[in-house]
Amino acid sequence: MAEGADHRGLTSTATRGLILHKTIVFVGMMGAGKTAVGRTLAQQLGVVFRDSDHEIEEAAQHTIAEIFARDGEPFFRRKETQIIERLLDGRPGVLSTGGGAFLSEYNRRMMSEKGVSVWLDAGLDLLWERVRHKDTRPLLKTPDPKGTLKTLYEARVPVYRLADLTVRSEPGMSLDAMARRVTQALLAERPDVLENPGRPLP
Ligand SMILES: Nc1ncnc2c1ncn2[C@@H]1O[C@H](COP(=O)(O)OP(=O)(O)O)[C@@H](O)[C@H]1O
Ligand SMILES: O=C(O)C1=C[C@@H](OP(=O)(O)O)[C@@H](O)[C@H](O)C1
Ligand SMILES: [Mg+2]
Repeated sequence: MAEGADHRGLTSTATRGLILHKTIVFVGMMGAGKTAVGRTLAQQLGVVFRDSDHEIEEAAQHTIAEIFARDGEPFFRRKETQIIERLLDGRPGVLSTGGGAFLSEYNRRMMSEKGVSVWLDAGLDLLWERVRHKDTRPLLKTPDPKGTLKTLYEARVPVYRLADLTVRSEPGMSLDAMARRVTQALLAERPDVLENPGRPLP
């Protein structure tokens, strides 16, 4: 039997016996924990983890900040769409996207058709605490980064609400606990995406 295949020939069998049928795609604001929670969830489920920002940096051999400065945001967005499209064609796993990826209607459709979009919903104060000491996010290189984050937050939240699933991130919740919360939400609401073979589909 092929690695990762179960007795029904499905791929990406989880280490704890859960079966992932579609890629879990994290969306949401910068600092929400998409990269960190995504990596943790992939480890828990025993599936491949990918981060679109990381893949863009690898392909370009430049950091996100350098790509923004050198080639501009529209170039970055085109690369982002290409990378997400490619990654969604691979075997089911966990894909963390950058905070702006879900704003594109084309990306949103692709994510929901080929995967399941999960909004990591964190409040503005928590987001600011997490991003304020890092200078890796070019969109926050403004004279008033906290105000910029708030403006982005208010403009983007209505779009993030379009995600297939919302999981709330509370201050003080560990990465493990967050990842388990995502698993529970998927099992409860999207058994077509994450199946517990111990419990047959309704
Ligand atoms: N639940 C959490 N508990 C502790 N630290 C977290 C949690 N979620 C995110 N972080 C930390 O916050 C920072 C931003 O998280 P990151 O995963 O990079 O967010 P995003 O990819 O959504 O921008 C990182 O330093 C990360 O380790
Ligand atoms: O919100 C955004 O538009 C962006 C978020 C970043 O990713 P994270 O959300 O992982 O920080 C990165 O893609 C880029 O700096 C643009
Ligand atoms: Mg990230």
